[in-house]
Amino acid sequence: MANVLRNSAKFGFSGVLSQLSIHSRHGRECVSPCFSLQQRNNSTSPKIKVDLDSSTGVAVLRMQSPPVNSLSLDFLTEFCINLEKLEMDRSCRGLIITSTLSKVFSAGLDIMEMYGKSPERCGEFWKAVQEMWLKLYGSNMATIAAINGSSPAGGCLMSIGCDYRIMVDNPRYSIGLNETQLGIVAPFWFKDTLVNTVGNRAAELSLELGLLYSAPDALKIGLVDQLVPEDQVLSTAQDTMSKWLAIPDHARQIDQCVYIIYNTSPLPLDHARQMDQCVISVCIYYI
Ligand SMILES: CC/C=C\CC/C=C/CC(=O)SCCNC(=O)CCNC(=O)[C@H](O)C(C)(C)COP(=O)(O)OP(=O)(O)OC[C@H]1O[C@@H](n2cnc3c(N)ncnc32)[C@H](O)[C@@H]1OP(=O)(O)O
Repeated sequence: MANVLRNSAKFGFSGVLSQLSIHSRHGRECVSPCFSLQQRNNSTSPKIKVDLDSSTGVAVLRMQSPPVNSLSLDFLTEFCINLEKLEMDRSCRGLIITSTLSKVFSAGLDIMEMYGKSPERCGEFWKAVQEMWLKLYGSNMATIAAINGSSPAGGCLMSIGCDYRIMVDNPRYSIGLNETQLGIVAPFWFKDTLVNTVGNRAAELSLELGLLYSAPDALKIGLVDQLVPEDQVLSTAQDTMSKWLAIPDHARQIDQCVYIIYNTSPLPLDHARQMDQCVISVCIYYI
């Protein structure tokens, strides 16, 4: 029975993802042992450092792109490559995302990517933003954001793409989808992810007013799950992860799969993705 469940989790989950055209089909089940071994190496790329502890199965991904971990095309590409490697590594079951910078988790999309670029480049950039969310939200790993600084806009999206959020208890750090304050509008799938996290009314207020919440206020509306002192954010994330990993992967994944089917935005559907890309590319081009 356990095997049946486990297999239905593997194939059911990836089957659903493939139906939804999520491009990050992970297929842990077909990774060769040799490839898996190679992936156990920790990796450092210029903007991202990954440490995988193969005894716990938990990887810590540190964003290290000063000054503010802005999500440029290069950053997003590195991020997705690292996520894909971990996803393919059978020994990795949990992922913690954090920042090496003081005061900032991520400033969101790199504003320089949205200014004076060709339509082709804008399209490429937006595709990378979509990929980041699809890979994170559709991940087979348990994912925790250890938010050790401010996390506006795209930084907030990255956080709510994770299964659980722990934020440093500092009222000077803020988080939220503040796009309207910048005179732009959060795409529909940002909105859907926020609604899934904080509920309809809070999301509506939050998006229309472009609210940035201090850490304590973010906890009040459920935008983050827990606040901790600065020096405990990573250890708390590790402790919390061990609770998540105490749940059999197949059960958690089936549950997530059901959640995705009933609550996810239509972005994973190819036509919705293309439409979104078109609209945003044109918007960026005319900024
Ligand atoms: C048309 C498009 C339609 C739809 C797209 C909708 C989607 C949008 C999602 C987004 O993510 S848009 C980006 C929104 N991001 C923000 O609003 C964040 C703005 N930044 C901040 O609030 C702050 O910088 C901070 C709280 C993250 C950090 O504050 P602090 O530590 O005081 O640093 P500074 O403000 O002094 O910034 C240092 C340095 O970094 C540059 N920078 C800041 N944010 C970005 C960014 N998003 N992209 C690129 N660069 C950024 C800033 O200009 C400073 O550069 P200097 O050269 O002046 O040092």
